[in-house]
Amino acid sequence: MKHFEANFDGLVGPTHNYAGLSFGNVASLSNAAAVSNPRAAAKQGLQKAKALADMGMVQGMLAPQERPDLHTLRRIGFTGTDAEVLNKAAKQAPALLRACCSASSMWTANAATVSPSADCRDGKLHFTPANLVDKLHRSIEPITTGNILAATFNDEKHFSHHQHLPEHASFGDEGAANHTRLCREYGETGVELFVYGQEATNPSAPKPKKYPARQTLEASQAIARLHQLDDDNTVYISQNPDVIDQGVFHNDVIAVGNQNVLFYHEQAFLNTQNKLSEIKQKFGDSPLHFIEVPTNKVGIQDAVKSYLFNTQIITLPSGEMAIIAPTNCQENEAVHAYLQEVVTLGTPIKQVHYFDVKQSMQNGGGPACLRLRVAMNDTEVAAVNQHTLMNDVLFSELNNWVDKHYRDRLSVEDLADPQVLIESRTALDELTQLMQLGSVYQFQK
Ligand SMILES: NCCC[C@H](NC(=O)CCC(=O)O)C(=O)O
Repeated sequence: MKHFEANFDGLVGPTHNYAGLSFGNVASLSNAAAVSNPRAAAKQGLQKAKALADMGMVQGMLAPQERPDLHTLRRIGFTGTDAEVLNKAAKQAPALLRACCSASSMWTANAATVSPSADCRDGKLHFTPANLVDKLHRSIEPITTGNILAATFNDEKHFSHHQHLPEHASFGDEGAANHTRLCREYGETGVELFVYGQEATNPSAPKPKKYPARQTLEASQAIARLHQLDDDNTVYISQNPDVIDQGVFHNDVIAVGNQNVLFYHEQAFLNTQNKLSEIKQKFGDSPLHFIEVPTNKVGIQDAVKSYLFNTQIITLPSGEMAIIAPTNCQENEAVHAYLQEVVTLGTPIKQVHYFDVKQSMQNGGGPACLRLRVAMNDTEVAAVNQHTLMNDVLFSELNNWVDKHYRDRLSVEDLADPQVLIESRTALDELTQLMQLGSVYQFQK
């Protein structure tokens, strides 16, 4: 049996815009009200996904969500025709309308936490959609995310889909962005690392002062229980609250792991040495590479601006590892110098590839935010909805679809235009046919 780590990238939705919705996410706030280019955003994402497929990786796509979210607008009391609902919301509660129009589901690292079958007691691959309760615009994602995951990984024999955690701050859960898995071969049992920003039931535990900690320890523990993980293969790590206060709103802004490599900033965690020892002990005897980046080489501000750690570390079919980085890393002197050095350190990382994902970066989402990792064996890959897997045909179909339906200019004011709603629904309806997803959206039910 062969084993892979597949990446499922989020297709950028037709309403991609800059609304400044994410307090604590420096890029989102600083680009608030900028004009976006949904067509370019979607194409940048498709280019990256296709490039990885061309490198021999298993690559899939996850459909975006229905936005504007008329269902939520009606739920909070706006009535009338669709056009009237949009119009009233724009006048009476513009901030709520913006929240209901975000294309934030594109960052599929926040779609769910995924545990591969080798780690789970029942031998199934487990998915729990993230509840994303810390941000209104993201808290409306999990039900549709669950529908899309179930339509993509649509075989109960292999895939176990859980409901998202209870919608309360005690269970704040942001999905795979705060979760990493270390392993030898992808098919062997690994060590799952859960990184959290606060403990809901222990108010005296460290937590940030300025910005929110979006993930709780209690949420991470609940996921580990649901996924039937073994304590011997699970490590909980507290994020350093000081870096959350400097804009590290998810752990994947400061650390990333792949197989036997953990790449992280020296200030990423609390009790770093103890936690590294625990990882080593649980990982067992084979070689493990901890690549710690010191502050004197890359400061926190440079890491947050360039997204050095929001890179994907992938294992190529040759066995070598490559870093998939945003071009922003090339443009930052210290970070670029570090990436030139990292391939010489004698670790499995031998290559760096740069991709322009600026439309996403301006909202605080790098290459790693745009993908959900799913380690699978070949039987499981065969059980996936094959129309979601990237190849020449899907790439060209999706590019044509984007050209046909997406605008190349969208301002926050445009979101109230009923025409945007019509365009978005027409596009998504066609997409569900193209990817054979069935009826995953409210407007299709
Ligand atoms: N993993 C990256 C997630 C980025 C995402 N940004 C946003 O939602 C910004 C949307 C806006 O401001 O329009 C977030 O902060 O959760």
